[in-house]
Amino acid sequence: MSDSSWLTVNRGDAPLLVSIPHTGTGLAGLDGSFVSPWLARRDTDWWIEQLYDFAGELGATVVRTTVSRSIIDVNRDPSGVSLYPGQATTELCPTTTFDGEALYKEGQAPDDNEVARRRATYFEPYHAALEKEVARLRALHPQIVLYDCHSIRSVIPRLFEGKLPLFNLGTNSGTSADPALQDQVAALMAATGRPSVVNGRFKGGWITRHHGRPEHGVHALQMELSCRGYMLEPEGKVAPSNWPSRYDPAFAAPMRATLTKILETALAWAGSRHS
Ligand SMILES: N=CN[C@@H](CCC(=O)O)C(=O)O
Repeated sequence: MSDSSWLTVNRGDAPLLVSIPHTGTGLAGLDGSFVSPWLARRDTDWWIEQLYDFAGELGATVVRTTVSRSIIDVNRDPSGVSLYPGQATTELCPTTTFDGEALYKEGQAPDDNEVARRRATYFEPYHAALEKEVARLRALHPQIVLYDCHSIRSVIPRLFEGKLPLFNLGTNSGTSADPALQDQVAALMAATGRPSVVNGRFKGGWITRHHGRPEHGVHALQMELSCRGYMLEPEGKVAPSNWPSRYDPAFAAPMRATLTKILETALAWAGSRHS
């Protein structure tokens, strides 16, 4: 394991690289600039590292940052171009929450120099770590899967209508992974009998789009889970008194079982490919 305190890389030798970009709650000493530390952490992908803590046992390599997405979002285009031009989303260094509230106190939002500093300090090392692990695993295997893990509250009217399906697979509209792999994962989601979609509202962010290169043996999948599938998500508005709700392993078990099958299937798919 290599550790630069905020960036962890747990190495395995199987053809599977797991990225966990949004579970960090670290505010890099900037707590006082935000409207509140709770608001700055509210859109964290809560408990995702616990939900996938079996990945290492499968031989996967796991890359994770402990820095909050509110400091810098490693799943955004570093040039600042929106993932979804014309639609609501959050930026590289977000100035709003998913719901559109201001994240920073007046006059405290990062300027261009500060965005460039955060990019050099956190964004670039995260992607350099992914690139290094992609190259290491590709030297061992002709085809590998990069699986980018996410979750989000089930209802966010600014981003999508109604309740989000439980499983949202993104392959950048079919371009970041082999269609056969996409179909196998989609079949496992559908077999749960719970709502699922492929390339719906969440088609894959920068990690999927930038590192997914099926023609070079790198197949990227983004899995966006609705929080209600694995944690006790409040029905109404979330508040400091009810969010984040605690991680209950028994409640999360059915979703975790499906995710285990999905990662095992991705591994079997990659392992069966010889060129
Ligand atoms: N929980 C996080 N969701 C991702 C989704 C990226 C996308 O497909 O739009 C994010 O905001 O980075």
